[in-house]
Amino acid sequence: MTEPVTALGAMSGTSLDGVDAAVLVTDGESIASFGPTAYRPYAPEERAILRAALGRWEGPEVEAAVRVVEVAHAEALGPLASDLVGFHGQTLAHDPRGRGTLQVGDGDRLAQALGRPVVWDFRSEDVRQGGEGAPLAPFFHWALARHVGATEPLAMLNLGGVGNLTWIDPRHDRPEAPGALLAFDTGPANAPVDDLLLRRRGQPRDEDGRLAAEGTPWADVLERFLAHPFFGRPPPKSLDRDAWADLAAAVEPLSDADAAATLTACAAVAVGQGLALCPSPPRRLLVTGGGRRNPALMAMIAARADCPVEPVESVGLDGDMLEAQAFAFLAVRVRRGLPTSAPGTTGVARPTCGGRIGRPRA
Ligand SMILES: Nc1ncnc2c1ncn2[C@@H]1O[C@H](COP(=O)(O)OP(=O)(O)OP(=O)(O)O)[C@@H](O)[C@H]1O
Ligand SMILES: CC(=O)N[C@H]1[C@@H]2OC[C@@H](O2)[C@@H](O)[C@@H]1O[C@H](C)C(=O)O
Repeated sequence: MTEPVTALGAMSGTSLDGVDAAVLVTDGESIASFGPTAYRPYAPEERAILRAALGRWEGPEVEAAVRVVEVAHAEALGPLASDLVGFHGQTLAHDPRGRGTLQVGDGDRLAQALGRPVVWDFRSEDVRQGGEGAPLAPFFHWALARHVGATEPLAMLNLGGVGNLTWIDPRHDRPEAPGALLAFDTGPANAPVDDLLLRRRGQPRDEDGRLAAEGTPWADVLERFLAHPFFGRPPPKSLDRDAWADLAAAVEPLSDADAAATLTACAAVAVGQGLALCPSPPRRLLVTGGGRRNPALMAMIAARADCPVEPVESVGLDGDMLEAQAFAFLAVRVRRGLPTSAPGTTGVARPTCGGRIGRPRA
């Protein structure tokens, strides 16, 4: 192992719930140890500002979102000591084959506020090189698989606002090695259900999947959902949070419970489609992200998988902080000039090192 450094990663995900922050001691290849974590939720009015900026590339809504993101990150990260910071920012819009990908705030300003180097803008270079710019956690998934001693192919599934799946062959000693990783977004995960609960009941989510468990998924909506061209595309592939805006209209006539059950089933069938794309059947499916706390969703996924489906806690990992740890890991890789994506993870032409480094002025 090269000399490890103490890196602090921060993720503000598509669920718009808050900022996750986590310390990781790593050389960017293997994991020496996991450090302290913090969570800074967005207040309802901050969440509304972020929501209003979704899908926008510029303008006053975006400027307001930038301020919210920078303030929340300075508060979340300030108390956690580190040698450097990996700052993902908040994705507002993602259209890699069109306008690009937009994560706000500004890492140079955050470096100034924190007095530490900040690695940021992780996705743009990958997009410039022809990649999807997402998902980026897969290189970290590879390191985790090796850290927990996996010896056979396995898969990791993140259930955030959007879902993403990584198939990992841990026998490869570099994540960019051809055949080590295949990764892609599966489809919408929690975002459509969160949006439904907010619209109909003023609640941020379907707590423990209780509403979905009371309802029945509507087969015709699922059928139309699966007819979306996204499912015909070969991996790697990625999604914008609101790529499935018409799902909301499709469940509008349904009862609250049936609508929640149907949207939850959409997330699960999308994962099922994803599992079928893996180069070989994974021995186990380790689930991270908030959706692993939703028993209705987990049961629907387990029904579509040919292997055990377990939260990452079953191998001693922290499913709330895994993405924040990923950006700590990637920050160290950027500082060392190591690749952060590869043809198998984003479809980029060749292994690519993304990210810029903001440094505090003396
Ligand atoms: N107890 C629970 N019951 C049901 N759903 C839950 C529960 N806890 C978390 N969730 C879901 O998980 C979501 C948050 O997940 P997470 O923090 O992994 O998303 P994110 O990181 O913002 O998204 P992404 O990975 O797409 O960027 C919530 O919005 C909610 O839908
Ligand atoms: C463009 C963007 O922000 N994508 C997110 C989103 O949330 C989940 C999924 O879609 C994944 O592609 C990605 O996040 C994780 C952290 C990633 O890059 O691996």
